[in-house]
Amino acid sequence: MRIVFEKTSYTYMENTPLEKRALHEVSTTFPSGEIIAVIGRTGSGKSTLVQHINGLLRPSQGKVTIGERTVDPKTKKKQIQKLRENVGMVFQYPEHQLFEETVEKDIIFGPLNAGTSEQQIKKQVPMLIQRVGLDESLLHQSPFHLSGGQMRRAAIAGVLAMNPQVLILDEPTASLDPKGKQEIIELLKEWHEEKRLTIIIVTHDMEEVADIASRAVVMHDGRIAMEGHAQEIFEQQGRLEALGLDLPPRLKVLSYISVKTGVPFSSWSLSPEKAATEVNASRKGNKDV
Ligand SMILES: Nc1ncnc2c1ncn2[C@@H]1O[C@H](COP(=O)(O)OP(=O)(O)OP(=O)(O)O)[C@@H](O)[C@H]1O
Repeated sequence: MRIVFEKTSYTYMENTPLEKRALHEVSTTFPSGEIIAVIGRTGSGKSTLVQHINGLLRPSQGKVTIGERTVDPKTKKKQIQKLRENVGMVFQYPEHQLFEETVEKDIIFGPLNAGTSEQQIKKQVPMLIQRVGLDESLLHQSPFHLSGGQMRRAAIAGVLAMNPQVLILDEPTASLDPKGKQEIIELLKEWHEEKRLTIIIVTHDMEEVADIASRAVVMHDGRIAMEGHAQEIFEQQGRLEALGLDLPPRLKVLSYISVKTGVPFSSWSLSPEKAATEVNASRKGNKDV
């Protein structure tokens, strides 16, 4: 599903002394079927931007089109409910979206609500919890007795149960250990490969961007400061740094070697394996590295 923002502005607490404009006439397109990373410093408007895609926020001005559906300042609740059947969101704090008595009930809540039979959706639960890496023994526990990482996995399972065409994840790997991070990234990559859905990830983790995203959008002060293929964004190290961001460590190493040797990298490689090959190639070109 393609997502188009057209002059989308959003103001929190409009017409109050605490009014805060968080988006300024944002216009951009997220192509269908891509994995898009939304990056930027804290407070730059990332969460505000993505919350428009599932109608959690409606623009104060302008509009957002998600596939065939449009969200504008006048969009009704009923239309937003319909939109959410296709657009799943995993929140920054997963405890905000878990509310049932048991993990299983939480996972099946969305599809049940959308009209799927309990029998049908329950058949999917073992596959879902296996995919997100949760133990089956947790299914009948309260979601509030889970660890932070387990809660996030349960929240992801509940959203995947809806089989959404657009999946939004706000900081999906924050507070996970390195192995947990890698597992979530691999799950998302595999799900994307199978379903070809559009995935939007808000993240501070530049390694994660390099690992998974095909496109990146850099937010700054409620506006889009940079956008394009992730590789093109990483090629502009100076601009990223001016926006308070940095290259992922492995690309910083490549950048350093490139400057030291004067050997340009014909194209920047985002996978560690390719990066290692490029470092080796540059070492052959210059024995001083
Ligand atoms: N509920 C709210 N009420 C008032 N202002 C808000 C609210 N939520 C966010 N803001 C403000 O809107 C701006 C954008 O916030 P937003 O949460 O979208 O940023 P972000 O880039 O996602 O930040 P972070 O990386 O810290 O999560 C910030 O200045 C923030 O203080």
